Amino acid sequence: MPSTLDDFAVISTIGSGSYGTCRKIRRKKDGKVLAWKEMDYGSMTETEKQMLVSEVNLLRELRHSNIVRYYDRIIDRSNTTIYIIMEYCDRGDLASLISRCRRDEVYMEEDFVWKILVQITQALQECHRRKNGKAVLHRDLKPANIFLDSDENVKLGDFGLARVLHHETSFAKTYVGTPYYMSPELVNNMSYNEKSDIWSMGCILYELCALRPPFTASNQHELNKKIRVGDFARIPNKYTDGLNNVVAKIIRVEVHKRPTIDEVLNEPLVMKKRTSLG
Ligand SMILES: CNC(=O)c1c(C)[nH]c(/C=C2\C(=O)Nc3ccc(Cl)cc32)c1C
Repeated sequence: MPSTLDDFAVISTIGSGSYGTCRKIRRKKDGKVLAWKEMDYGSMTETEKQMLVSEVNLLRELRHSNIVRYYDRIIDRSNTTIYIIMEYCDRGDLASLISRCRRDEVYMEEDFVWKILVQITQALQECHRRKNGKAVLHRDLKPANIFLDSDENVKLGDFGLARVLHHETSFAKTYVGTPYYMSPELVNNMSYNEKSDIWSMGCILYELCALRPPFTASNQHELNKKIRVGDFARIPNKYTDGLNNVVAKIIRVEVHKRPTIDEVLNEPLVMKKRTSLG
């Protein structure tokens, strides 16, 4: 039996962006707390609507402890809105956590960074595993798309929807935000691939340590130049050479020198942390 809007009660709004609005909701039949993302598809072309439907269908296939669980979707044609019902992550997103740490001038504990590294990598490994020959690339990995549950487990969100969001439409043109995590190949207008997600992951891990991205600039042109060169400072001295070396290995401009997801997971220190941190 497909869900309807009447099956849920909205508790509060928990996020909003160019994509739409995210709300905390309660499923009436059992009181389970979930979240839904509301997206207005009214300004999308038929092609983009089809892209959205196929992306949502891909979300349905992704089942992993480190990927935000998809539950259902509701399409309300009366207001051209799709409601994508997903797992609630009560510790919010990494972007908010980084902002709080920067405000309070408090660095994150190294073991917490390792835990995030291991779990993001595991989530990407699941997505890059080819399902029916089709890898699910995130395409918009950033701290605002990575969430934490009550046990501080990582939950990757918003998979695949970026392809629709970045598609040339008035809807997508409202896409805001500085692309700090954009890979060199994307800056050079080359094709996006699994290793582009890995570059973005490296930039996110760097920011968890330094509380700022590895590449920053006052405008897109200057940012692109820095990304192409690929030079960045070591993560703060509080962190070990082991963590610094893994992060630096990931943020490599040359795609063929950047590790695959499996190579990251097979790094001796990552394997050790994967065992000890659980
Ligand atoms: C201030 N907002 C928050 O702390 C917050 C909380 C407690 N949860 C979220 C976000 C989500 C959440 O809880 N579940 C989600 C599923 C998919 C997507 Cl794209 C986002 C979410 C947010 C942004």
